[in-house]
Amino acid sequence: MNSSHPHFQLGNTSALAAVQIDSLVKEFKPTRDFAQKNPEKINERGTVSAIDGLSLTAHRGEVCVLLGANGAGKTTTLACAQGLQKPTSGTVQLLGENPWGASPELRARVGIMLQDGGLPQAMRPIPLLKHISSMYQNPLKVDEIAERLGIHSFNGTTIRRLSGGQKQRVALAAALMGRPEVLFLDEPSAGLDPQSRNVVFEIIREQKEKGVGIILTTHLLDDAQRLADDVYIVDAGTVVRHGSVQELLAGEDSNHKRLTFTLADKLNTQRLTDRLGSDVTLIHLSDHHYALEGQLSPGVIAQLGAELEQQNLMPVSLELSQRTLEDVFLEISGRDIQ
Ligand SMILES: Nc1ncnc2c1ncn2[C@@H]1O[C@H](COP(=O)(O)OP(=O)(O)OP(=O)(O)O)[C@@H](O)[C@H]1O
Repeated sequence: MNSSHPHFQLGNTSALAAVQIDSLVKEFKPTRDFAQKNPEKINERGTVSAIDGLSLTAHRGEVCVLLGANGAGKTTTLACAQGLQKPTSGTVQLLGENPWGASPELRARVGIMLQDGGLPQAMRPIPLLKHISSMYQNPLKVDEIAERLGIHSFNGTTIRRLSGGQKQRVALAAALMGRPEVLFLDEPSAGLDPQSRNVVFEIIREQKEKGVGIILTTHLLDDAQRLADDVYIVDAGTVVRHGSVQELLAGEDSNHKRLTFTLADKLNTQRLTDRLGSDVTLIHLSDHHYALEGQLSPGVIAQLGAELEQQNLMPVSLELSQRTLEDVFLEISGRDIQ
């Protein structure tokens, strides 16, 4: 047994996990205003059900991604795991302890980057980071992390006036300052330009290499595809699918592929469908843009070629691809994640 592997099993596995959540339920008592505006969200007990029996384990040295549409329950799950909200029922363990009413020692081992930044509005970024660093025994060097995240370039501006992406970068630096063992990132790439996004992703990967357990929420499938060791797809407050990106993409049918092609002219779709049979579905995407989905064998590709030859159509483009997480999400929830 390799005891340096984060998954190694001793008696108490939850003490080894960064976060362990079992059958979490979280209901909110709505304000009168909320109830009037969202009558469809109020259940028979007069509450709003945000989390409905959700379980997950986030390991140290791994990136655990909670993927779901707006309102799926990702932020509420994080808030319960961080000890910011008290579960209605179920259990939550953060580094083996109950986070609700956690000791300052436990809090010091955890880094939190909230969705809205949660930063004091009137301060400038670097003085704020210096203030945060003074709370820790062995903090990161403020100048180094500020340099890395390009914070010096907007240090003359108060938090209130920063752009969304700039606030995100300060919030990430703040979350990293105390060299946490667990890092919570709520929508970390929201509002970032592509260059900053790459830097943030690089930092997340480095933290993971150092053995930090990272839990991040996103509704961006590309984030999940690039970062995740483990993905929990969350819908209506519960986990609807769990696995590595590869496992989710393979699904029950690892041969399931998609062939998209664009033609210079209109295709007689009926003739192609008759030729291909029922194992393959032809989808008319737009204008002269089509897709074949299903069990795509070399025989199917040969039949497509033969039919295009018959109809005297030359493809402008032709691309074979695996399913994406977007396809998986669509299959599970019946709707688009965005
Ligand atoms: N304080 C509250 N009072 C009433 N309902 C709430 C409260 N907080 C959250 N909810 C409801 O709980 C559900 C889950 O919300 P949550 O913010 O956890 O979703 P999310 O997946 O993080 O969404 P987003 O991607 O938009 O941040 C939503 O239906 C939301 O309206």
